[in-house]
Amino acid sequence: MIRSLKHCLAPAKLNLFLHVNGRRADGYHLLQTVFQLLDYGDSLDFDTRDDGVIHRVSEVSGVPAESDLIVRAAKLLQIAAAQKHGKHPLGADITIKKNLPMGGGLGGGSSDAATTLMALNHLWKTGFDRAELMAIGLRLGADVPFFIFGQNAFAEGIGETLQPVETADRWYVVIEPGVQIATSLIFSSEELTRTTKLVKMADFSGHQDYFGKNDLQIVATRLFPAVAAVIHWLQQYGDARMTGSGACVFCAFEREEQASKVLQLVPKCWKVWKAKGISSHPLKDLL
Ligand SMILES: C[C@@](CO)(OP(=O)(O)O)[C@H](O)COP(=O)(O)OP(=O)(O)OC[C@H]1O[C@@H](n2ccc(N)nc2=O)[C@H](O)[C@@H]1O
Ligand SMILES: Nc1ncnc2c1ncn2[C@@H]1O[C@H](COP(=O)(O)OP(=O)(O)O)[C@@H](O)[C@H]1O
Repeated sequence: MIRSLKHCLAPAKLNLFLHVNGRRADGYHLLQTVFQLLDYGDSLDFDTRDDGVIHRVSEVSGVPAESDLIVRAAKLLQIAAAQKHGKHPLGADITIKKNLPMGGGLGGGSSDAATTLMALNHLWKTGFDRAELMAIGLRLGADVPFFIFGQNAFAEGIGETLQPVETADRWYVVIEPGVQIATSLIFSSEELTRTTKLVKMADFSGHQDYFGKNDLQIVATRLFPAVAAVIHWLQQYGDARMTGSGACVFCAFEREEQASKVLQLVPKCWKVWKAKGISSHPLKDLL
């Protein structure tokens, strides 16, 4: 029996565009977005335990273990497995190397949760299929189902209605402005435009490099001048925009050398990295 899975990537995502089309009665917003997976992210190790305990081995600054999405994902899977099969005794030691900034709009916490659900479903042999695991993931956050879906996607609803989409091969420069943005702060703003007209997936596929906008960007840049400064700087080199509810800002390049050149020019006050877009999640075939 396999007891461990090591060096599992929890990839970052970018929102290549993000339109807010309305608001549901429960306050959640109706969106249209394209999610792009990157070859850069957090790294997680899983070792199963026989005593049912879920133990986060590493410290994550500012996130107590019981509220960590990794621990919450593992516990939710235990409960779902107990409902499906009767009592489920397995637990896990989970080690995480956090590379993604929190409140960065890169989906770090959601991706950690998705990787946890996929890895432990495999190790514990709990036997949930992709759709079942996505439904469990949605209880943890609107972005989690996308990572379990495992491929670049055109998303609607609150982000959980997904269709696979082909995206162009691109290298991305991602700059971290050094501020942490709470998603709920941006969505609750009075200034947020919630009336962008619906688009079709084919509209994106035709002109993807310059398609659409991020409706959350105006709100985030007003509240966080550091984000505005990064966008202003990176726009010298292309159509720089914010991902998700911020704070990170990205720009796409056709060739790696172009991205590397820009990387070297970025002012030292900002953390920056480059990543390649990937077409599928490295753990996709576990399901
Ligand atoms: C904006 C997006 C775009 O991909 O990503 P991030 O920038 O957070 O990574 C997502 O929609 C975020 O997904 P996620 O980060 O999982 O959000 P959740 O934890 O479910 O929700 C956080 C809060 O954001 C608001 N929220 C989230 C999603 C949505 N469609 N409408 C909302 O109004 C709600 O106020 C909710 O309480
Ligand atoms: N494993 C985790 N990694 C990151 N953040 C987590 C994790 N578990 C819980 N959180 C909480 O989720 C919040 C959002 O983090 P994250 O998903 O990285 O940002 P974003 O939604 O902007 O992409 C953090 O500020 C933190 O309080």
